[in-house]
Amino acid sequence: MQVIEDSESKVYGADDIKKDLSELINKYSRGKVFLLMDTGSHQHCYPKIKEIPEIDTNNIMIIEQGDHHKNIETIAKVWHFLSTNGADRKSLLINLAGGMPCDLGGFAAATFKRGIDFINIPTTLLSQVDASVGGKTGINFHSFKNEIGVFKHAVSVLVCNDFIKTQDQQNIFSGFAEMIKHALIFSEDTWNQLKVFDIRNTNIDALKPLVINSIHIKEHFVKADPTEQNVRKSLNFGHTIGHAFESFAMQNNTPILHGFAVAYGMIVELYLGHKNCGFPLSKLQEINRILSAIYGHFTFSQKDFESLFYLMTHDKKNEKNKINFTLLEDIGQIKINQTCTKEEIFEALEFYLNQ
Ligand SMILES: O=C(O)C(=O)C[C@@H](O)[C@H](O)[C@H](O)COP(=O)(O)O
Repeated sequence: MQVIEDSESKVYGADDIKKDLSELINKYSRGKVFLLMDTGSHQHCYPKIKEIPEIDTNNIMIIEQGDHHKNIETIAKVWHFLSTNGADRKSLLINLAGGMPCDLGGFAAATFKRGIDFINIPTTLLSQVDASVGGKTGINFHSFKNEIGVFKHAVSVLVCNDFIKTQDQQNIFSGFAEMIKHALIFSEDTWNQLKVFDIRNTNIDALKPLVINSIHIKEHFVKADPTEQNVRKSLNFGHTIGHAFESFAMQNNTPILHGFAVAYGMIVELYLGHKNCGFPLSKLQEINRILSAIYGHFTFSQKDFESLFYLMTHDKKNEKNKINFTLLEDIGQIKINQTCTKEEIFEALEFYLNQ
């Protein structure tokens, strides 16, 4: 395996997933080893690591798939499992999973007996480029995204390209949205490279160097500001609106994938960037065209503006009752801590509706 990043979590690219995982377990385990999966990763990814002698099958827990299970009930089940299966402070939890179980499993590990070590093996594109690295762990609460959580880094992250091949196209698109976000906040060059990549007709192996680059971009911001006091807020571009869309869809029992919500959120926030920070209109139109071709259009109407605004009032970046955005002046030129009025937000939502 090769080292991709050496920061708070050591991020490796797998050559031989079984061998590399055994090696990592031997390196990091100081006691019992537990494995957490969701029903999807259990079905599609577990067969690739099955029968590793370091993992006792009695210590395997499977949770339901989907962000609507990223809640207090599921985490209580994980704590209960660890507690009744003899986990102690030296135990190691392995999250073989996409974004939701990485966040939830990381939070379970961070809180169980005040913290045990965990390894993330991200099995989706989204979790490889985003959720598995950076130490944000948590669960949703009362429809608010990641309302409860802590920062705690995985001791290690093992990225394996083969897992992405088990994903359907919608999930690939979802992860690709976070890669687009990374490109837009990082540099014109990265965006120019990504915008010509045909994700609808792609060969997953061709994605590999872009995935590695995306992890480097994420870590660049995380290293500079691990607990999101300032520049890490850049990684939240698209999320103030995106999380509101995602929660709104979940409340209406029409859930959408996280990356889709972020893609829609980026369009609205680019408009806010255009109005408030001078983001060029021609670039906004180009990005809108590219994103809409991949992600389609989010369905809501003017009568939903108030509900969406209410959801934004719980964004974690907010201060003093002001909705806080990360906006762009241009590609790669970030403006953090941009507050926008309700009227400006409604105008941006109106702009989106008219697309
Ligand atoms: O790592 C970060 O920092 C991010 O903001 C990355 C986001 O893409 C990610 O979805 C994150 O979980 C959102 O965090 P939140 O703090 O807005 O809940």
